[in-house]
Amino acid sequence: MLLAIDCGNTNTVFSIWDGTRFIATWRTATEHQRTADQYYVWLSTLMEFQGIEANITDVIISSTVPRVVFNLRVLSDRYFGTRPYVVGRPDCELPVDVRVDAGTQVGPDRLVNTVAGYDLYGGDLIVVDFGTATTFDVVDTDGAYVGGVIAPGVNLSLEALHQAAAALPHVDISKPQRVVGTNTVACMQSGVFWGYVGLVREICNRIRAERGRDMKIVSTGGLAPLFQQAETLFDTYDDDLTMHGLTVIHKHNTGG
Ligand SMILES: Nc1ncnc2c1ncn2[C@@H]1O[C@H](COP(=O)(O)OP(=O)(O)OP(=O)(O)O)[C@@H](O)[C@H]1O
Ligand SMILES: CC(C)(CO)[C@@H](O)C(=O)NCCC(=O)O
Ligand SMILES: [K+]
Repeated sequence: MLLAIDCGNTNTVFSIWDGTRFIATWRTATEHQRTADQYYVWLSTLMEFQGIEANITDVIISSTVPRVVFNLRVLSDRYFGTRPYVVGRPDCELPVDVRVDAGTQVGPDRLVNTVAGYDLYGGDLIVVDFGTATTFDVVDTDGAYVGGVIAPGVNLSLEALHQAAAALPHVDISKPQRVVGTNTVACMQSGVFWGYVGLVREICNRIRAERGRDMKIVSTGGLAPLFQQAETLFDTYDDDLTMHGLTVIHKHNTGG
């Protein structure tokens, strides 16, 4: 079985793939101090608690935080006796081309989303991922990653307001009833929520115009449904997009 690990700047997701489906998924905060032994205690406890009997033979990692990779490699080596595939490293091949400026290190999560999006929905696609940052990945007709857009994440935008302005509280995102807020929290939520609806629509329209063709839009990340509920911004929402991409890349590298 395959252990797929998706490390974002905020959260890390571990999923076990039995070749047909994910039999378990667990989420933890991304912390580079965590050692291989700590990961294993956490993982094995959850597996036991849920009665998951998994014989992990393979590990694949996508990490937007370079320093956590070391301990995850040790986890893989020490506890599962296998060398992990690490997306973005030369020995982990991608099934699609990457056409960007020389020297650019594209975030592995964006490459994985590209692979997953192309596998499930075909080319001429925009993948919008609502993570720590909100990213737009542009997938060409042949599945290549050809660039995109990086915008500040939804929670990051709200947090930045709170951090920078003494009178602005910490606020969670939600869909405001109205655009005109009549209290501080409602004003902040309106700015970020409706601002984001506009941001997503404008960027997708401009990508389509720049490329001179229609493009499907798939969204992923925990906050995507909140925005879709206000207005139709995406053709599809896929909660598991990144994990699916990791299984596709693993299969590509193992010739399965
Ligand atoms: N309706 C909601 N309201 C507020 N927060 C939500 C809602 N749904 C999901 N979230 C939160 O949104 C965040 C987005 O999750 P997601 O996995 O997409 O990105 P992340 O893990 O925070 O980012 P990264 O992958 O960059 O670490 C999560 O922290 C999740 O708990
Ligand atoms: C943009 C983030 C932070 C989104 O997770 C990640 O993909 C990243 O660190 N990217 C590196 C730069 C790039 O993708 O061009
Ligand atoms: K993510």
